[in-house]
Amino acid sequence: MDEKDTEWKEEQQRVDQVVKEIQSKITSFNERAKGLKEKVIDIRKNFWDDVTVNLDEPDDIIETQASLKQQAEFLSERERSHGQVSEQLKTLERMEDSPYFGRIDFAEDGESTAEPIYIGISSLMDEKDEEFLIYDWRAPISSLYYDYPPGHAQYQTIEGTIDGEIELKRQFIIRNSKLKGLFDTGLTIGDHLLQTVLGNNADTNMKSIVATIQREQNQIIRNEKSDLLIVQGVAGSGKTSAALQRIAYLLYSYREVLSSEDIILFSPNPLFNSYVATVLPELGEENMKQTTFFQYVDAQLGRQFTIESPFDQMEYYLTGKGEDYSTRVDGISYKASLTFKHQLEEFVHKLGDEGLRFRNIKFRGEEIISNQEIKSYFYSLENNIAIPNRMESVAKWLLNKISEFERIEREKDWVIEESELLDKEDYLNVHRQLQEENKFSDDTFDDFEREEKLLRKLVIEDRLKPLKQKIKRMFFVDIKNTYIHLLKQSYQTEKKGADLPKNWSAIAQQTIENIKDKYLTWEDSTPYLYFQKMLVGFHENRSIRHVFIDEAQDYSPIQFAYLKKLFPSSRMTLLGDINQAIYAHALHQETLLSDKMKEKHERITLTRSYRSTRPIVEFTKSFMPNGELIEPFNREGEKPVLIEVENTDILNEKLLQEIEKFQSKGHQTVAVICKTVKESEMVYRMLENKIEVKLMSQQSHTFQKGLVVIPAYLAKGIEFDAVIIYNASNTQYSKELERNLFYTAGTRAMHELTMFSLGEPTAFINVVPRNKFIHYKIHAVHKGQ
Ligand SMILES: Nc1ncnc2c1ncn2[C@@H]1O[C@H](COP(=O)(O)OP(=O)(O)OP(=O)(O)O)[C@@H](O)[C@H]1O
Repeated sequence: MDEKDTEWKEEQQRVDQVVKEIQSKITSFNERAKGLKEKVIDIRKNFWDDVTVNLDEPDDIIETQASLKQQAEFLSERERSHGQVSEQLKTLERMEDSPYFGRIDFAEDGESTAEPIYIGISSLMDEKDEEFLIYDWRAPISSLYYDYPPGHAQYQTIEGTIDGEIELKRQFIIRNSKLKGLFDTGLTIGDHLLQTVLGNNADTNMKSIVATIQREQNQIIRNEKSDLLIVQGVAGSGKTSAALQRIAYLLYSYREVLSSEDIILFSPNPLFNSYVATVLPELGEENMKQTTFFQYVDAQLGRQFTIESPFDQMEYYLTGKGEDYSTRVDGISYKASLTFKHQLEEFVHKLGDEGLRFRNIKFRGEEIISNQEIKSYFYSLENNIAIPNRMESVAKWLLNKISEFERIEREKDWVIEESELLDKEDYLNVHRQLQEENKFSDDTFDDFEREEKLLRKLVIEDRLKPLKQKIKRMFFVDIKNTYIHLLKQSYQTEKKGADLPKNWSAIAQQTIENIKDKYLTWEDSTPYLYFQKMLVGFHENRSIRHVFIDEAQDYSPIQFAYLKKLFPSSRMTLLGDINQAIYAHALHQETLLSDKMKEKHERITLTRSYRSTRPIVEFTKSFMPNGELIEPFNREGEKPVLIEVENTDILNEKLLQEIEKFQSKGHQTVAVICKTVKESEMVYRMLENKIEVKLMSQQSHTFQKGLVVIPAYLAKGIEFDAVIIYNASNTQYSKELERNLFYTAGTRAMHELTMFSLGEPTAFINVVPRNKFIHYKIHAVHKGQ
């Protein structure tokens, strides 16, 4: 038996021993879970038996409440414990399958022997709870595994830096409790394991990368000091993966003070939400909050306006035509800018003295407080008080006026008429109330009067409730007309040579028309929201401690400024890729990832691409500016293929053959990526009767294995075994942003990339060296070709 065999045998023996320990823990946890479950059922069943209920005297009521509260707390404490034990059980079951993935033998300075440290998804103690059989990958000592090759190394603990020597660094593949692979690694970690992991089929859910985190990714994951961390990473460099592992790391390191509820991830689309949903649960953590910026904006403004989605804006940008088109495109760019934000701020400043519009307050169709009255009150307040604070005072003043109004209105006839429409429940309440009071009265006439009084009070309170709520939500400020006023006024400013685009009056008029139609374009939504919040207050969210923004290149400066206002005390991690900026506002604006970002930040750059094979990366990087900085991970595969065809019939015929070829090769996720929804729908209709296929739209929330047709901008962040770009012709991809769109589409491919071109291929491909792809021209297709 050679040395390798002995090592293998010894490691398998250790795996067996650890798995045995895990199994015994699973048994005892199962018993605990069972015990807790029985206890929970028992408490629920006999909830009232253990509560002392006595409502005779006020003291008894208080005692009853206390007893109830105690019992409820007891129950929820048991439920919580049961939940925790069930979670731990799930982790243990995962560990039974694959207990760990790494080992380092580390000799601390001053120690003569090295201690083997085994690293897995969670820590495991031995039977006596004395020794670590496995260290959690997030434990301070585990950072050695990711950061250093064998040799001198150090890691940080709360007590300080620990120095020492890594004598061995080993990686394992363990499945079904059996050792399947064992590699001792030198300078670079993970090549063997990475090859294996990356060579697998793409999944419809993202996987965790804990076993093969690379050093530069680890810097993102374990970053402790930055309030604003910016990650510029090329396509497939593991930005999203690093973000999710970072969340898992934070939840582990700050588990006493941080929960998944305190973290929010802004993701590019709903499909992406489901794509990443399993990563944290797989690591034994709960998912963070997740939303898209559009969902957020729509929740804020959706009741007053129809909000255009960013995808519809993109579709417009890619397909729109005519005179209005260039006006709008200029508007998109300007409205994304900080210049526009300053313009809005300046205007709001002026509104402190004059110009605000208010709404009449109406009740049952009649005006009860006029907008002029509100305006006069607002401007009678000290103008050095911030506008939102003055609005608060106006709201209080209005509520007082409503109370006065309520007292008078109560006596009117309609009130008693409406009381007849009250629910039975309301009547019962009135009677109960009367009975309570009746203890002190035996005058029945008086009772009748008092009943009427109570009924009147009830009716008027009920009818005024929505109005009062609206006042509290400051609906009395006419934001819409104030905004329109701003836009109108700005034409005059234009004459004074303000910092506005040349065709501003056309842009502003287009905007006014939309707003009057209760429609907000995507580029107008955030500025409008920002403007609204400057008037009524931002209601900052201080409970969120960490904000993650994925695909950050797609956020405009004004959108980011808004998010900063919203989460003023949160730490932020922005991840994105300048080369994948595909929104029209990115044309003339700095993206969030720009070097010129003024705010204090730390920047980490990822240049290595892991998703695609080397030939695919070599191809896609060739047509990007600064593409030479993109390094492929060394995984071999077929060269990308460009198939130039003369007409749609040939294209469609050949497309089907290509799909079938990929499927017969065992590729489980194959995507036909189109430029727009329009094109996707057309391709889908052509395919649907011939092969099983799904169309992905902005409404899609999950995707399954198989064949999908998808517009490029919805495929962001996602990957497929094989990608077919439906029409990579020069008519489709020629503008600057279309380069990024084309790059985004191509970089979704893990193993194979085919591009069709109807006529002349995009000029972007012209610059790619001929040896980096295979080029066919097809004039006719014969079945079976
Ligand atoms: N260290 C790693 N070990 C194993 N797989 C990795 C590693 N880093 C990245 N990957 C894999 O590479 C692929 C791309 O990762 P990810 O989606 O996180 O990249 P990204 O930078 O967000 O990409 P994009 O910007 O193109 O959407 C995924 O399949 C991911 O699992």
